[in-house]
Amino acid sequence: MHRGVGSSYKLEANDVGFRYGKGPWIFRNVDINVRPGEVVGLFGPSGLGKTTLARIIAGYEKPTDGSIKIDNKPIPLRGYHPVQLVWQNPEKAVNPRWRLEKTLREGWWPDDHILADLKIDKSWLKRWPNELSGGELQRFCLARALGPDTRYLIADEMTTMLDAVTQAQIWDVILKTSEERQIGVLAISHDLPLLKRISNRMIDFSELG
Ligand SMILES: Nc1ncnc2c1ncn2[C@@H]1O[C@H](COP(=O)(O)OP(=O)(O)OP(=O)(O)O)[C@@H](O)[C@H]1O
Repeated sequence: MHRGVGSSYKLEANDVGFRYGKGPWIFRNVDINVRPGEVVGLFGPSGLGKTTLARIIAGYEKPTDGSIKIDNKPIPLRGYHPVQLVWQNPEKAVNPRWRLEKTLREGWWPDDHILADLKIDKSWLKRWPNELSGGELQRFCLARALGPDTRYLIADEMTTMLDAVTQAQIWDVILKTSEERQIGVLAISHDLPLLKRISNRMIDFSELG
């Protein structure tokens, strides 16, 4: 089935607003959508709330206003979240007291080709998170995020701290996986040349809301 333009299959944030407690609104009236297999680049000045929006869409925060839907339905509160978020600091995304194998097993076991594509050496899985480099740990976090039930991936400055070669390798894997499995990707970055290279469409956060 083609899940293309005009189809009701999509991830959407509708009229979303957010404030921390009774603090000022970080943003209001934000609408954004990502279709299956589409790569959307999101950029904009620091501090406007891109990361906050990413956390809301991936279910880590509740929107103060508005809603997040997939295929026109709210995302179930329980079970595997179909929107997975990978952010800049992989060391904050894993339990430092668990060997990597245990962290992976908590979710799913990636097939060998994802590990191979991401150049993940299986022997790493016996190690502790602080025994991998930042780039290695980030590839591990990406493998974990690309579970079989993942339908959308949010990459929030995911490759910012990596060298150009590793960055390109990681994006090659994401673009290939997105196409093969029709995973929609929301890529958030200050690196406009990167976004232009990988995205089907780009959105300026300062023009939302
Ligand atoms: N826990 C918190 N309590 C109160 N305010 C917060 C909290 N976390 C973030 N903020 C504020 O929310 C605003 C949006 O932050 P956010 O990280 O979403 O912006 P951003 O657009 O992703 O910025 P950058 O491009 O620098 O990553 C900022 O003004 C930040 O100070």
